[in-house]
Amino acid sequence: MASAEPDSKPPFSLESYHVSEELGFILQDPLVELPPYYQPWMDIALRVPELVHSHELRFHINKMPRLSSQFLQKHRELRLAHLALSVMTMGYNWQEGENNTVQMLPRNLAVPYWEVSQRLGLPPILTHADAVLANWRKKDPEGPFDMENLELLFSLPGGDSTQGFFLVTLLVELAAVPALKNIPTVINGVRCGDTETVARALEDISQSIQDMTDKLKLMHVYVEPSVFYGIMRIYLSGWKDNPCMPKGLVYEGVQAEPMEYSGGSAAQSSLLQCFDELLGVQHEATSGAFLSRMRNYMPPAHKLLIQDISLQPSLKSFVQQQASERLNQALQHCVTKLLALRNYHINVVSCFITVPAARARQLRQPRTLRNHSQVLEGEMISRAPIALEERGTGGSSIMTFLKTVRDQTKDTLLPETSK
Ligand code: HEM
Repeated sequence: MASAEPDSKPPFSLESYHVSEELGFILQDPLVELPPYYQPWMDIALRVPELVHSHELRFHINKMPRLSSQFLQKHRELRLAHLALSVMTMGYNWQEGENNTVQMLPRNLAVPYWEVSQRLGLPPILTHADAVLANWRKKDPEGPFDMENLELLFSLPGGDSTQGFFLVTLLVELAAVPALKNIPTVINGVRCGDTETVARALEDISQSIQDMTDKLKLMHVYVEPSVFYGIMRIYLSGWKDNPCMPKGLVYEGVQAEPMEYSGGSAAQSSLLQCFDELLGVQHEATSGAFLSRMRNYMPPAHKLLIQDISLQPSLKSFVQQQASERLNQALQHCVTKLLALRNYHINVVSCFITVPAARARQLRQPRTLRNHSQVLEGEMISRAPIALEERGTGGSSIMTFLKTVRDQTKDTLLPETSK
């Protein structure tokens, strides 16, 4: 409920939510090394693409020593350990494709992975918080935060396209930092009825969302759809709502029953969920439930930020009460930019999943004549898991879900412009 009355609460701030001024949700200066005791993990995790390629990863992990997680102390050590263990786990499970997954993660991996996950409040599977937010370093520490000067700490099969996929996503996160920083300005402005400040902050948020869309366009430059679809994507998949692992996965030494976890997806990014709560985008039951579930794959402080934004006075009601043309426009513009981002994202998903999936189906038909590059492309696409053709790595039925979320965003537009 909106109020123009001065508020006695302390101002809303991002301080307690592990959000940095410069990098937003991105982990600042991720560590690149663990204490020497953990070298056996690092030695394998750094070689996952190569060991998967030679079909030796499971062998190496099976004979890895069982290490205690107790010597990991600081947050950034735990994040690096979680990332290394996650990359190993994804490689271990998917090394032989969708038809030869494992039923059990061995205890020397599963037990410390579980412990580290518990301490971080993250699930024991590769998340966006691992693969994107904590998986980067600058080649030249003094250089810019851009594609040329960034590299991953750990990769998965798929070569340059895998690197491109994670780093472009990282740049989308970075482009959102001005938007994130303006969220408290909007909330505090609404609390004290400061129309001009709220309008200005919303204008900055619109610009930042536009910048996110511009960065998302880089996917087409740095990622090859057939490599993403045919080679890399399976390594992001999870063991929940996945027909090729209907029971989930046993984490040996943790619990006898299998556990189910969704795979890594930028649906686990906290950004759009923060914007939705701020702008009052309300999700339909099924897609809303999926998005809420994704919050359990975010660092707890980021999940809490989304919840706390949702508890603030309604921005939309405030705008409607103020009857300020500039404020009205600013909110409309913001929602329009978010809608455009979601529309563009649907195009990306179509290009990187729907089109290659249709091609894969076509390739299963009796042979048609193809030239050399079509044969190579076809070979890659044909390797893609059939179980994931209609599903996202997070397990959703992709297009229905994404279009519903997009349409709910459109419904947030104030009446005049939605016509
Ligand atoms: C090649 C690039 C990408 C592909 C193929 C892709 C694919 C998908 C898919 C299939 C989903 C459905 C949920 C699931 O089951 O995983 C999804 C959701 C989502 N993705 Fe992406 N994605 C890409 C890049 C990105 C990037 C860079 C971002 C920005 C951080 C992003 C943000 C989201 C969000 C926020 C959702 C949840 C739906 C929403 O709020 O609109 N995606 N994505």
